[in-house]
Amino acid sequence: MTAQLIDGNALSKQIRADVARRAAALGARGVTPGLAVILVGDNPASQVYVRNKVKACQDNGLHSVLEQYPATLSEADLLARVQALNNDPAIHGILVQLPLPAHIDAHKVIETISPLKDVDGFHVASAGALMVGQPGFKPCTPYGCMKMLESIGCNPKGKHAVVIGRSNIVGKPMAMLLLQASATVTICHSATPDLAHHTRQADIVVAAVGKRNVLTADMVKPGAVVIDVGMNRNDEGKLCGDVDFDGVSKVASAITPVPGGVGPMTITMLLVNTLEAAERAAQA
Ligand SMILES: Nc1nc2c(c(=O)[nH]1)N[C@@H](CN(C=O)c1ccc(C(=O)N[C@@H](CCC(=O)O)C(=O)O)cc1)CN2
Ligand SMILES: [Mg+2]
Repeated sequence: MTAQLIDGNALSKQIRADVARRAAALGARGVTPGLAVILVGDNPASQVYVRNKVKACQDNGLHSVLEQYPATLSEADLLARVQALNNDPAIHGILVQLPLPAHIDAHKVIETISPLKDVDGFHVASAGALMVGQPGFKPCTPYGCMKMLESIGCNPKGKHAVVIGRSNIVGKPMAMLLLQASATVTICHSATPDLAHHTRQADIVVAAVGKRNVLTADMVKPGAVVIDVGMNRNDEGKLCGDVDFDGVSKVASAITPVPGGVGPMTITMLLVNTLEAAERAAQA
């Protein structure tokens, strides 16, 4: 059996076209959705991601502002910039690219972003809203994973979903979204004694650990849907996920590739959240 490929680039293209249509409709009412992206330091990967976010805005009719600061920026100065953007009516979404330099408390920075502009969905208020099913922004990566499931007609209701990883930005919100969609959810992590015991029972597996070959073919139930959130480098320096793609794609019914899977969807859902922030602001 060869699994169906869930193409994040193709799905992104469809969703971004819809974002562009809705942005144009808002524009006709005099509102251009605006995203502020803050990058502190010179992490090369972060530089690529923020550039891609700005370009995605440009390509789809969103206004964006990129603020780049040296790694020596003080926490107080960063907090002041976030506050200024909270008060800027042309900006509907604010994101601070992670990771931040060690001298800056990322929690403090995220908690300073207005929940109304928290398009990354990382604020405690956004996490709480997700937990209790209230309106709020969903973190982009797990939101994108849910869209990928939907794109292949995989409804989590009544299914057993296993999430590997318990980070605040992927594992935990992913589990909440699957639970909200009426899946039975198991969260596994580094202290789970027999990971394969859990993954073998799963109809849906989401791997979000950041370690190669966390999920191999022998750990997957035939026909399961596998979503790979990992981004790692193999021995040849090639980008790969957490899943042994070649092996698992012979067992699973559907699988996301790395690259070209969850990654592009993360940026796409950022556009969706920014557009929604602007739509809400226009209604208010
Ligand atoms: N403030 C935030 N910081 C970080 C987030 C985030 O959502 N908000 N997530 C990651 C980085 N990230 C976005 O910021 C991100 C990572 C990877 C991709 C992506 O498209 N990956 C490509 C491959 C890219 C490559 O070749 O290196 C893919 O998977 O196809 C998009 C966004 C941490 N920080
Ligand atoms: Mg984790």
